[in-house]
Amino acid sequence: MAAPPVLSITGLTKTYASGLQALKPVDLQISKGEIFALLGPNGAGKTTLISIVCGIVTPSGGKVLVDGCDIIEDYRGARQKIGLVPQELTTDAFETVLATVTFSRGLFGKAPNPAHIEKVLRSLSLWDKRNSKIMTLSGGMKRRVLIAKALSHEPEILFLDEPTAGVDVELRRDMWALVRELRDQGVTIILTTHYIEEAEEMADRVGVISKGELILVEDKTTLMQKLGKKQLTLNLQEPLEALPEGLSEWPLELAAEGHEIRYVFDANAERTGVPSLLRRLADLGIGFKDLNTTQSSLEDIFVSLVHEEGRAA
Ligand SMILES: Nc1ncnc2c1ncn2[C@@H]1O[C@H](COP(=O)(O)OP(=O)(O)OP(=O)(O)O)[C@@H](O)[C@H]1O
Repeated sequence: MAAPPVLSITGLTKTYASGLQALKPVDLQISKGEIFALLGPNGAGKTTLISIVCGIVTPSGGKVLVDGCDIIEDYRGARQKIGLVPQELTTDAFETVLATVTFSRGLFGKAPNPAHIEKVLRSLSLWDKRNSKIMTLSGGMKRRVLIAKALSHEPEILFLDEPTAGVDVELRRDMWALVRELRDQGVTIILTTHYIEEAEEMADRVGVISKGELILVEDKTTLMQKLGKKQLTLNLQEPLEALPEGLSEWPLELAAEGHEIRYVFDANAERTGVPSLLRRLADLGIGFKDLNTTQSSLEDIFVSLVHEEGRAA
């Protein structure tokens, strides 16, 4: 990545007073203009990580720089560069949309800028609702208000904590379109999600966190290539002790004590090697009772990573 990191996390740890280690040393660099999805099961440490970066939770160790500002030594500088969209709107029910969003900007010590507030409200289709009280808005509109508040002070990085949890399909699509627009305007986006689909759809890079540990960080396209892999499993009539020489041109694996031949191939390739393999098996007199193919999805990768992690712990 050419761009310098807008967020740099090194050796970040958190142990709560209860003794629970919520973050093992975490290292993560996020480039300007990226959409980064942080995936993880409940209790993995996503909120802890975001809360530390946003200055809500104190880290136990490590260093976090937000666009060059240290979150501890230059708390205000760092916080000003961050917009946080929480999961739920808790206050301001009696305020108007415009007043709430204008007030949010003031909290960050920024001079009033009605033109910016108007731009944000228009981009979120909230301008027509600017004089409505928040309590009169629909759930989807309320979510937009949360985003408007987070954008009111022109942050460099926008954190979205489960932006589409519990929203309907239409609003989810709208949110995705909106996130892309923001990215096009140069905002770096970090979102947490339980939905694999959301990470697949949105992210440039995906990180998987499990039990406080960042167990995978990868470009989405690289992950998608892994998704393009299929596995063919052949259940043999007679078990083999070893793979015969005649099958050496395929990268096969003998499994289930010789009862299975497994072949991983690129499902998107012009020539998968499957038909020729089956012909060769017939030539060699190797019979099979059954065969099946499976495709790994990001979900499988995610589940197996988290599972392995669980076993290792
Ligand atoms: N204030 C706290 N004191 C003690 N333990 C805490 C505190 N906050 C969180 N934890 C624990 O730290 C671990 C990580 O929690 P965290 O909220 O960061 O997970 P998460 O990945 O955001 O989960 P979810 O998807 O459910 O929001 C959990 O085991 C949680 O119980």
